[in-house]
Amino acid sequence: MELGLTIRALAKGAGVSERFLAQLEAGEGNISVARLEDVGEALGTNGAELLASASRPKAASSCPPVLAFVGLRGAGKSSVGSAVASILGVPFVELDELIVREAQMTLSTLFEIHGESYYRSVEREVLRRFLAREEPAVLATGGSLVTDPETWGLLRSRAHTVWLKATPDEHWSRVVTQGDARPMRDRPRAMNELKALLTSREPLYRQADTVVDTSARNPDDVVAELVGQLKA
Ligand SMILES: Nc1ncnc2c1ncn2[C@@H]1O[C@H](COP(=O)(O)OP(=O)(O)O)[C@@H](O)[C@H]1O
Ligand SMILES: O=C(O)C1=C[C@@H](OP(=O)(O)O)[C@@H](O)[C@H](O)C1
Ligand SMILES: [Mg+2]
Repeated sequence: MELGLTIRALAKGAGVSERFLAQLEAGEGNISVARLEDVGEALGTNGAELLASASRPKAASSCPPVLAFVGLRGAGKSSVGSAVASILGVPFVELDELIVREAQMTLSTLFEIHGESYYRSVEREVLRRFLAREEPAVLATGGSLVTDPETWGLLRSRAHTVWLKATPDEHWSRVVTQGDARPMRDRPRAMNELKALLTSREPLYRQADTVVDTSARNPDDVVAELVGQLKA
């Protein structure tokens, strides 16, 4: 129920004290049937409906079981994602690994033989199946998922999406530190390409439910901030 009422306004409307409401909210107080009716009325409902909604599990759509990380290579989708999953006690899944399993070939072979459009169709189908299970998990997606409107729409409608944001320099240095030599092949052009990629994808990444700026931060801080936000 989202009426935007403050505790003070609700207390006034229901004729009870703010302290009493705070105790109730914390599960510490006991409420009489008459008082329940008063609080229900102040909330624009009634006592019976208030009781029913308190014991009803949250609608699946208001609390998606899958937390999905998006962002450019080096954002921290794999490292932050797996740490968050272990703290939350849910499985951690790499979407690219599901794609490799489904296609029965490595990603580079898949791109080489079948091209990007085939990758996109396998990605969409595997994601659809994964989300249909409706089981709690943390998912690290491929950096380019957001470029497919249907797949990105599907993910946003069924998961809580998190963009791990960083500067081009940080993406670059993190990937190089990881020992991925690819960006080094043609240095000046590669850096420009990375900047252009981030600029073109930023409006899409920005559509995520949560945006976490990872710039100049320690990955542990990012993990702690996210877990704190999710538990709040
Ligand atoms: N603030 C930060 N947030 C996330 N990762 C960071 C941060 N600072 C440094 N890193 C490092 O950057 C790398 C991110 O790589 P990874 O998790 O594989 O990214 P992705 O899966 O998005 O490509 C890791 O080695 C991580 O330790
Ligand atoms: O950014 C990209 O264009 C891609 C990033 C890769 O994922 P990571 O971001 O997990 O490396 C992978 O999905 C694919 O090779 C395309
Ligand atoms: Mg990764």
